[in-house]
Amino acid sequence: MSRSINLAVIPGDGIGQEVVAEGLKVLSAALPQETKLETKEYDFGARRYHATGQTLTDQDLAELKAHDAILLGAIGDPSVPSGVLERGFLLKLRFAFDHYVNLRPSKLFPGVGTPLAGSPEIDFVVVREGTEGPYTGNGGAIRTGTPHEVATEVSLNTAYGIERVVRDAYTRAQARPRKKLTLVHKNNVLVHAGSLWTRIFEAVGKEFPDVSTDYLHVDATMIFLVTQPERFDVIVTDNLFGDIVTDLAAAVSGGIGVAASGNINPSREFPSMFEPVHGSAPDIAGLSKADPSATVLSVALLLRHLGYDAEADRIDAAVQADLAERAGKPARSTVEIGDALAARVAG
Ligand SMILES: NC(=O)c1ccc[n+]([C@@H]2O[C@H](COP(=O)([O-])OP(=O)(O)OC[C@H]3O[C@@H](n4cnc5c(N)ncnc54)[C@H](O)[C@@H]3O)[C@@H](O)[C@H]2O)c1
Ligand SMILES: CC(C)[C@H](C(=O)O)[C@@H](O)C(=O)O
Ligand SMILES: [Mg+2]
Repeated sequence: MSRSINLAVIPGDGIGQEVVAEGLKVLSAALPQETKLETKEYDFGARRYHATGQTLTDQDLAELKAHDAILLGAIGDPSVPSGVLERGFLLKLRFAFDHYVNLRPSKLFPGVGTPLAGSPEIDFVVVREGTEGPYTGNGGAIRTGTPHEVATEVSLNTAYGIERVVRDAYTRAQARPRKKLTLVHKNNVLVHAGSLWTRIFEAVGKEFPDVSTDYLHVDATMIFLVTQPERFDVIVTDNLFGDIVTDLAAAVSGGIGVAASGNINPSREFPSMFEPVHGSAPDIAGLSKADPSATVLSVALLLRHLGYDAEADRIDAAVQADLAERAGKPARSTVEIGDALAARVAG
């Protein structure tokens, strides 16, 4: 474990600014005194784009690379055309730093509300592929603006890219008590990519005989996430399916305000980036209504990644206790929740 953390902080747009401030507060409260935390804040997002036209330059990437990890709030703003920051900043960064494991845990803590009937046991992890699929920008449009316009967005799936994320998912499943891995795809229709994913999933599975496996089409996965979420332990899936699955997973397990994620580069050649699953939420930005818990739980993932397991455990426990206390109480502001979490973590 390192005795210092050199952290790049990217609050970004909308509620990103609000939730990252609380995430940093809790991080400082959790770290042992002897650990030196150095942070450098970057102004990526809409303001910088409007001021300079830049989203993420080679120089930015070189600077970010020198950090141990990155904490991101969210990017995206109604004043910027859709896709400019999402592709030009967020996906560019995930691809440049080879964040091929997009890790998104879902856990329904005791006492936390869910739209589902009863009190289902929800405790699973989605391993979303982070560098391929329909996200690579492999497409184009012709006859734009005419009635005969044609647009493509071709999904890229490489054996190399699938095998490494599938192996990561098996390894995570093997380390969990239930040791179960579900492949989610749509191999009845997307037969080319689906066949490649399925064959690699089966071949790599031979190295993990103690992990039980199953397969679900992504549409049926939507059913089971609502009717039988307890059937899931680890899910591995492609980039787009993983994006969709994890918003629903968040909605059934405490809400989007508590869903954390890590964009991991397992080889550690590049810094990994931790961020809430949610976006910049323009509808509540500036109102101090955003729940910072997703960012705080992302800080716990960050600490675990850097080897600070005890500190990460303390943060997880603080969020769990805070959520359990919420029922029937008036809603608190972003800062109030952050303060309460920092106080709990500090002990
Ligand atoms: N990682 C990211 O930076 C990221 C992720 C998703 C979306 N985005 C971008 O964010 C912008 C808005 O996207 P969107 O509206 O589809 O998704 P969103 O996640 O920002 O918001 C969806 C809904 O969830 C609510 N919500 C989100 N986070 C919350 C929180 N912490 N506490 C309470 N409520 C919360 C919002 O108020 C909104 O009603 C878009 O520009 C999109 O591209 C960025
Ligand atoms: C903003 C967008 C590029 C991003 C994604 O699709 O990965 C977001 O929805 C997420 O889930 O992190
Ligand atoms: Mg998403």
